[in-house]
Amino acid sequence: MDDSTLDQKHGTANDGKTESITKEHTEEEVPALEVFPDLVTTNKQSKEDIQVLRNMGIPEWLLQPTTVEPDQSCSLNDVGLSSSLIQRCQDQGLSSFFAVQMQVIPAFLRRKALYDTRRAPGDLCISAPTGSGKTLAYVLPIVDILSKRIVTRLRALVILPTRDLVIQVKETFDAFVKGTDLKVGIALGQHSFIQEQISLVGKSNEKYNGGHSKVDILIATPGRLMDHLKDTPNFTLQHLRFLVIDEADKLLNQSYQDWLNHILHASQPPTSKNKSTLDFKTDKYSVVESDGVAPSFMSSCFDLPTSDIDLPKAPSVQKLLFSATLTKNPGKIAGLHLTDPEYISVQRQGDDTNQPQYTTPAGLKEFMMVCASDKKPLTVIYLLKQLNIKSGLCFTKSVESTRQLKMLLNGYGKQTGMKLNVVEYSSDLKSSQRKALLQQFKEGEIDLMICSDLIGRGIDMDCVEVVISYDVPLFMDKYIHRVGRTARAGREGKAFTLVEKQEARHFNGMLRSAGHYQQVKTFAVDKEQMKSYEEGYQAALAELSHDN
Ligand SMILES: Nc1ncnc2c1ncn2[C@@H]1O[C@H](COP(=O)(O)OP(=O)(O)OP(=O)(O)O)[C@@H](O)[C@H]1O
Repeated sequence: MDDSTLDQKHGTANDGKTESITKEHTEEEVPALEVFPDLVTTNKQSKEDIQVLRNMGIPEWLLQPTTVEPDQSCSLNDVGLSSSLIQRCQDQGLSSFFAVQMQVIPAFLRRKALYDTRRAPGDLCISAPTGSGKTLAYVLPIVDILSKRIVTRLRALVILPTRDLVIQVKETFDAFVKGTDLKVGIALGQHSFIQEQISLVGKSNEKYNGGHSKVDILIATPGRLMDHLKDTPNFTLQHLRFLVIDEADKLLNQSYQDWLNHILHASQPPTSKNKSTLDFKTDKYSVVESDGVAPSFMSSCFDLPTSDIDLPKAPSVQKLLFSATLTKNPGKIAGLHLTDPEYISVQRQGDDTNQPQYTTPAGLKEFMMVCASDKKPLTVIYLLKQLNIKSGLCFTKSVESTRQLKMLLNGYGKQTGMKLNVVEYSSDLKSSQRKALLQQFKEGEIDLMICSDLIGRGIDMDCVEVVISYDVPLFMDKYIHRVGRTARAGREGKAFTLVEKQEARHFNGMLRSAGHYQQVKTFAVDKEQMKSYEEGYQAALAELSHDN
């Protein structure tokens, strides 16, 4: 992509908003926002802001994060991982750890919780920019700690909001468990329920108090996990040591079947004693065999002489929350029942009062383009041609909007002889089709993938050079996650938001309230160039209306 075109012709990289926009929206005109920017913040705030947040009931530990600068890094040897895992990291091409990993991995290992069930491990909430490496910040310590286990039990559970993310995180775990005995499973409804049950607990009809597990680490969507908790015999969370909630703010907004309470409940010993009628199993010499009941569940399963056995008192599950836009909603945080939590935030430091609330990747350049509704497809054509986009993601608000744009762009390609591979990525596609599309996109075969917010979060593709928000995102967290599909892992990238005139006020107000207004430059269009694409566009439009 030709950067010089962007910077010279449009002169937008460093010179602030263009006149037409700033003039339109003075401070007085900024409308009230529909978002709660105070509750979804990642950066340092003024003393007054902090007092307001405190008054709103936000806990002190959330107001006082351990902060780390995004551009910090450290050597692979500096975080306390075992030498075999460091070797694995090197084999995977890592040469250093990013800021979030540098801070989180030692904190995680310090709270090593595999065998110490008498001390509350302490929970961690982590906020770090998109593409900053949050996944490895939990994958590596979990693999390191669990690789010392002897018996397979379900000890780590990772919850993610979409199937695509479950598959992506599974691939990351698979790459790092190589060389260990650890087994990684998924529950996402990709296969039949019975197949999934067999893969998680096997086929045994016998009921064990301690349950049974064929996997050490399970990555799941909340819905499918609930199904297993309800209907899979021997599926238990009693051995759980790590509960990771990735994309935490998104998940905590989903109350599907009250999934969070069910998980928390299933991982804690019941308070009312529900003694088992099962006897202990004995071997052929009549020696008692344990069926693997977790220590903290012992007294709720069996009548034990408690004076002889020192049972653990502290909760043993360590909760780990990750997001680029971590919620500070006191109600949501309270619902997690966190123990001795620590908040780690990767954020840029600076003058308190003028600090943006969101830290975006350093290599990301953000632009907005004001255009009329009927000129939006033409504007996308303009960007494709002017910037020679070879690997772009374009977010729309609806399936209809996606279809229409795809047909128009393909029609334009046909009319003008421009080679253009535009595809649609939506939840209507089968999972195998979506996987194939993502693969093609990663291999550089697709110029523009038009999609819904299904892949607006978490999806990691290093090839994305440009993100276009065809329809304006209404909420700041959605904006941050969309633009964060590019400029990942220290790369460069550009994000364009197409804004209709009547939407500009809301969009600017949203950016301003989030302290992000200065980062988004106005991208002025070269009108002559735009005109030159008009003929082909009109022909594509005519053909489309003729076909319909
Ligand atoms: N230490 C490292 N060295 C090089 N690349 C890394 C390192 N850590 C992570 N990466 C790469 O950075 C990319 C982004 O990582 P990841 O997907 O974990 O980001 P994230 O912080 O979870 O982003 P999002 O908030 O968008 O989900 C991945 O391709 C990952 O392989």
